[in-house]
Amino acid sequence: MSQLKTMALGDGLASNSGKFKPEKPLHHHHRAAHLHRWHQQHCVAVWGLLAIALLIAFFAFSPRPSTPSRRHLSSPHASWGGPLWEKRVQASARIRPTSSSSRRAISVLVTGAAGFVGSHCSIALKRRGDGVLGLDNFNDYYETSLKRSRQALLDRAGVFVVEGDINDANLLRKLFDVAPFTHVLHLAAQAGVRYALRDPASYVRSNVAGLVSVLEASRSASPQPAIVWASSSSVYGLNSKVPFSESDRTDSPASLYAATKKAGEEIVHTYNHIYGLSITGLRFFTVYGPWGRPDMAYFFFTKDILRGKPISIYEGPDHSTVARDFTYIDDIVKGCLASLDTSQKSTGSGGKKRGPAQLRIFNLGNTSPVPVGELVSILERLLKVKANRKVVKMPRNGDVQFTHANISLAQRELGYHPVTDLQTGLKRFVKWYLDYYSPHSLVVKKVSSIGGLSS
Ligand SMILES: O=C(O)[C@H]1O[C@H](OP(=O)(O)OP(=O)(O)OC[C@H]2O[C@@H](n3ccc(=O)[nH]c3=O)[C@H](O)[C@@H]2O)[C@H](O)[C@@H](O)[C@@H]1O
Repeated sequence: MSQLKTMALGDGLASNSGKFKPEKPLHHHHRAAHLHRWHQQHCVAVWGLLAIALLIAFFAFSPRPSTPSRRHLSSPHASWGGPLWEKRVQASARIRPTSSSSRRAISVLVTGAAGFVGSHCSIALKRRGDGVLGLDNFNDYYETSLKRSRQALLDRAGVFVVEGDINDANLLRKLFDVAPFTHVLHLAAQAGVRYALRDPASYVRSNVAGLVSVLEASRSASPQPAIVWASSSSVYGLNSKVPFSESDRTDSPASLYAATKKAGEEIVHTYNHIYGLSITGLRFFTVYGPWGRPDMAYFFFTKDILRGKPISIYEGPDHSTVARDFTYIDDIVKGCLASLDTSQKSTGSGGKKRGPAQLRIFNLGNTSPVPVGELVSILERLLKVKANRKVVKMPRNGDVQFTHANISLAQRELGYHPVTDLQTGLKRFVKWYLDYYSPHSLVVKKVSSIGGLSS
């Protein structure tokens, strides 16, 4: 290839030189005058070019003031900064004084606040008097209208969601400057195990680089916040010993998603070790419920069953069942809030560790795995529609055959006791789904009912 290229270039040069016609000789005077003019014109041109190059270099390489970064943002609305914006941030992050509670209220920066778990947790925190500021980049991994509806609910509850990316270090620094958060609930992530086959880079960007960006901002913040963040049951990967316990090995991930969450668990260890950040990781087990994620099976099964479209139900080798420890959103919210409440303070200051800091990891599951076929049967009963089932062999797309959480550690340390079985949780989801997607359901109606959100 390169030989061909060289030959072609060589050919071109040879033929050019052959066609080159020298200009006619000029009279000496004319020639001198011409050269002078040429020199003047070219000097202007050279200086002009130099000035343009300097300007480009200045704009390309000079450090920017705190302006919003739009890279990787799907939304054209992202903007932040200014005195009014700062006031909104402070008002949202401010703790509401309550005389009744013995609990010390906290001020939490919630990343991924317009997401499923993020919106539920933000509302729950705000309701009990905590300060909450949301951050979300409103990317279009799934329908942004759903994220906007959640944002409208948050707005009504008094939670301001800043539109920005966790990879925007300037924005994070600004947020910590404006509001002294006591805690960060870091839920922003690229979720979904199967989508990693289509856009692997998005997992590295959000779950690795984004996490580091949040940790960097947190370790430099004064005071340093305590961090609670979302890991995943998928870190147990191809493990066959059930139920999964926090002390089990997690070195055989089945998807890039799982690998980035596992990487996150190692990354937070270093920030705890070096900077004294107090960090709690939560391994969520297939969280479902009202205002959920449309990319998850229970959600798109509901949509497809109602439209009469076929659904693929995965099965394992020798027709064995595929099962999940489906966990209802309200139980997860309780686990998240208990993790925040039991977090100890970070020990670092001025970017330096001043003593050992808390480092925890918990399973937040339901402890009762249900086969996917059974999930579909429950949906059929609730929707009163027969599903068009296609049972297919589980593709090698990142899925694992089963999950099952051992939650004794979370029970002991967090007082975590999930109370919602799949039938009850799906009933609430279906009710919400039918209302939200009903053609008669006005947006106003959708956002006026806060009931479905962590009630
Ligand atoms: O618990 C977790 O850690 C993970 O839970 C879910 O991942 P997953 O459990 O795979 O949830 P779904 O994608 O909703 O799948 C649920 C079940 O349905 C099965 N499935 C999925 C899709 C399909 O077409 N057919 C089918 O039978 C899957 O194999 C799985 O057993 C989330 O999507 C992840 O973001 C999260 O981290």
